[in-house]
Amino acid sequence: MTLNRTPVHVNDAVAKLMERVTELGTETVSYKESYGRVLAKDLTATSDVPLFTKSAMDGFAIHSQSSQGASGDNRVPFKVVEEVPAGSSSDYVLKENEAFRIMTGAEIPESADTVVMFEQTKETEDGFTIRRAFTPGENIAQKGEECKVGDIIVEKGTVINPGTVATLATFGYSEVEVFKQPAVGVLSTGTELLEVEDELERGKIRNSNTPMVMSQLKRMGIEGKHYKLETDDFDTLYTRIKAMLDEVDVIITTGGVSVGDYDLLPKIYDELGAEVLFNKVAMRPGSVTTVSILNDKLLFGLSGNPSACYSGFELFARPALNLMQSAALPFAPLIDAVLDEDHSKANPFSRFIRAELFFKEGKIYARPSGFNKSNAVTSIARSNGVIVLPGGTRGFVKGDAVKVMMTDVTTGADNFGVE
Ligand SMILES: Nc1nc2c(c(=O)[nH]1)N[C@H]1C(S)=C(S)[C@@H](COP(=O)(O)OP(=O)(O)OC[C@H]3O[C@@H](n4cnc5c(N)ncnc54)[C@H](O)[C@@H]3O)O[C@H]1N2
Ligand code: MOO
Ligand SMILES: [Mg+2]
Repeated sequence: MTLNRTPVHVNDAVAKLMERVTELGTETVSYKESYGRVLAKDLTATSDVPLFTKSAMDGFAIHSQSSQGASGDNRVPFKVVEEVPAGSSSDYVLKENEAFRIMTGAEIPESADTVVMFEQTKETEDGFTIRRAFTPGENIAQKGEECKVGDIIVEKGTVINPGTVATLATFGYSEVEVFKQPAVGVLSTGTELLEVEDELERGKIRNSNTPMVMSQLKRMGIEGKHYKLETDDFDTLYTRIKAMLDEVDVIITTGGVSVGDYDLLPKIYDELGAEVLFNKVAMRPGSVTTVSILNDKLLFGLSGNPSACYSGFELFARPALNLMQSAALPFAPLIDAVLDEDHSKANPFSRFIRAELFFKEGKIYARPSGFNKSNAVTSIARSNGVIVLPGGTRGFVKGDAVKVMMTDVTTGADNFGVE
């Protein structure tokens, strides 16, 4: 195995990876299971919304003509002839100065054209009086004012959000066509690793990467497949990964990807005959992040160091998994923020710093969320974004403008955008 690797710019690495993503096709799911999935067809309105002209307030439906001339000194009386609660309607034809008692959401009978709110009336024995004239359409939601049958409401490629689910329900789509989600297997490697439940032993640490990556998948709406820890033994690891290739579309491993004696992933990719897309990225942390491909299946070799592992997932796995689902906006958005703390280190390579974003006086600020090294784990816990410092820059000082990757949001962007 060669120990010399050629670093590629993170943009080029991402581009190279995205080029090789295979989209997975579509399937039909219940609207109840659709949240977070990517819409495979434009969602079109099957009816007007509102479906019928309805009252927007609780009160009385009248014909506006009967209210003409009303004033504080000349209150106009109305007689209530019928009640129209939501869910019903009436074909009764109002005569002059007659009114329906009507509730929010009820269909406006054809002989009425405006609604007087309860608060705008004074009660009488058989009805009410009003003190001003009403114009047609007051307190009424018109049929089709929001959208018309056939309108495209949400476009193909959009991630289904709670509002999309409400829209599916509104139009009676009990099922919806979505893009298939990749089956993703997660495997951590390392003889030094213990399970979460285990007692600590000398020289050993608990495996935090598998649960972290499983949660990063979950944040994207993907239920990953958790594989049990493996020691750094070539045969067991090779056999395990070969078996995983039959079970999942994507394999995410953590650890064993650098140049150490027990870093076996490079040798495994070689033995499998996988094509290595890149194995060194000009970035910190996560420079050893390796992505390979075998029969259109992507193998993400994330670094074992937790912060590097985290960044490797967000930068590479996340957009690729989104694109496999044909998401129109697969990348995490980058926003402008004000750096809230000096960062004196120079940045020969692109630097990704787990950060706390906060909002003050209408501005977004970002500060590193703690100990900032590749092996850090606790700073990830306090982060809700990642500060992106371009390669070839000197230190930054408090108050400088920086870009921040919004890792915690579900809204996407159409490009990677890192300089
Ligand atoms: N001679 C060189 N050595 C190293 C280089 C290099 O370029 N030349 N790169 C360094 C960098 S940068 C990184 S990052 C690490 C990457 O190492 P690996 O991806 O091979 O990961 P491991 O060696 O397996 O582990 C590294 C570190 O992380 C801990 N770890 C591993 N798995 C987990 C886990 N599931 N949960 C928590 N912590 C984990 C492990 O104990 C090690 O401390 O290589 C440098 N070396
Ligand atoms: O890959 Mo290492 O995380 O650059 O420190
Ligand atoms: Mg190693």
